[in-house]
Amino acid sequence: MTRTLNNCPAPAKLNLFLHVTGRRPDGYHLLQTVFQLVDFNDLLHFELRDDDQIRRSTEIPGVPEESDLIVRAARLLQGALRQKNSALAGTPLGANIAIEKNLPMGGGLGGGSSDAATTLMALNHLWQGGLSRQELMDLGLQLGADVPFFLFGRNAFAEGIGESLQKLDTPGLWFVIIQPGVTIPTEIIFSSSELTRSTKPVKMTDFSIGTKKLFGKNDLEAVAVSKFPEVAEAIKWLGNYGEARMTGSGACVFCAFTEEHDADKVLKLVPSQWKAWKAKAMQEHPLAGLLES
Ligand SMILES: C[C@](O)(CO)[C@H](O)COP(=O)(O)OP(=O)(O)OC[C@H]1O[C@@H](n2ccc(N)nc2=O)[C@H](O)[C@@H]1O
Ligand SMILES: Nc1ncnc2c1ncn2[C@@H]1O[C@H](COP(=O)(O)OP(=O)(O)OP(=O)(O)O)[C@@H](O)[C@H]1O
Repeated sequence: MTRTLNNCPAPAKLNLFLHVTGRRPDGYHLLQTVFQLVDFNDLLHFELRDDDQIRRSTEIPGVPEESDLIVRAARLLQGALRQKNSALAGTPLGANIAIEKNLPMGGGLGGGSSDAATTLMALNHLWQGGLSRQELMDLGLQLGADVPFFLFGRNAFAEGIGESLQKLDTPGLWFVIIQPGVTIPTEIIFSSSELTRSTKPVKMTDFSIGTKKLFGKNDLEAVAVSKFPEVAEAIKWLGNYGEARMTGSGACVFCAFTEEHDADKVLKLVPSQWKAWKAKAMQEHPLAGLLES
């Protein structure tokens, strides 16, 4: 029996566009977005324990163990398996989990959500839980609106609050991503009275590979720009080299390039007060093979 699963990537996502089309009675917003996986990631390491404890062996500054999405994902899966899979009665379902955190927090790159999805995939495998992709996606949605996408494992057109997903092929682009030096809590943007909540819904057939529409507007950007001048400044700077926009609820902004050397050139020019990275579009989650289709 496998006891460890090391070097499990938790990749970032970019929202190539993001429209807010309405609001549910519970306050959550209805969205339409294209999720793009990129090869910029956190790295998680898992080791089985001979008891039922979930232990985090690395600290994430500012994130106490109880609210860490990695620990919460592991506990959620443990509870679901105890309820569903009687074959596991008497088997310890514990793990030590270590993380190398590379993705900026509150960056709109979905880092915490991706960590949670990687945890669900890795522990379902190590604990031999046997949950299907759909079952893990249903569990993941309890942790956050972005989690199901990472479990879906492919680039996608998303609707609902982000959980209704259709596979979408996207171009093999290179991205320059800038962190403008602020952290933006998602709920500040969604709760703003300035937010436009009535963008007309589009159909998935309205856009296809390579069309401009794949890179439409992000409705959350105007709110973020008005509250955080740092975001406006980064969009303005990156906009000198292509179409720059914000991902998710910010703060990171990105620009797409067809050629890697163009991304390299721009990356070298990024002012030193900002952190910046180059990332390549991925078509599939690197752990997709752990789950059946
Ligand atoms: C902005 C996106 O990153 C786009 O991909 C996501 O919609 C946010 O996903 P997330 O970080 O997983 O969000 P959650 O942890 O579920 O929600 C954080 C907060 O954002 C608001 N929220 C989030 C998603 C959504 N569709 N509508 C919302 O209004 C809610 O106030 C919620 O309390
Ligand atoms: N493992 C984790 N990694 C990062 N953040 C975590 C984690 N667990 C809990 N959090 C909390 O979640 C918040 C959002 O973190 P995350 O990195 O997912 O933001 P984000 O990139 O803006 O996400 P999104 O695009 O989904 O809005 C953090 O500020 C932190 O308080």
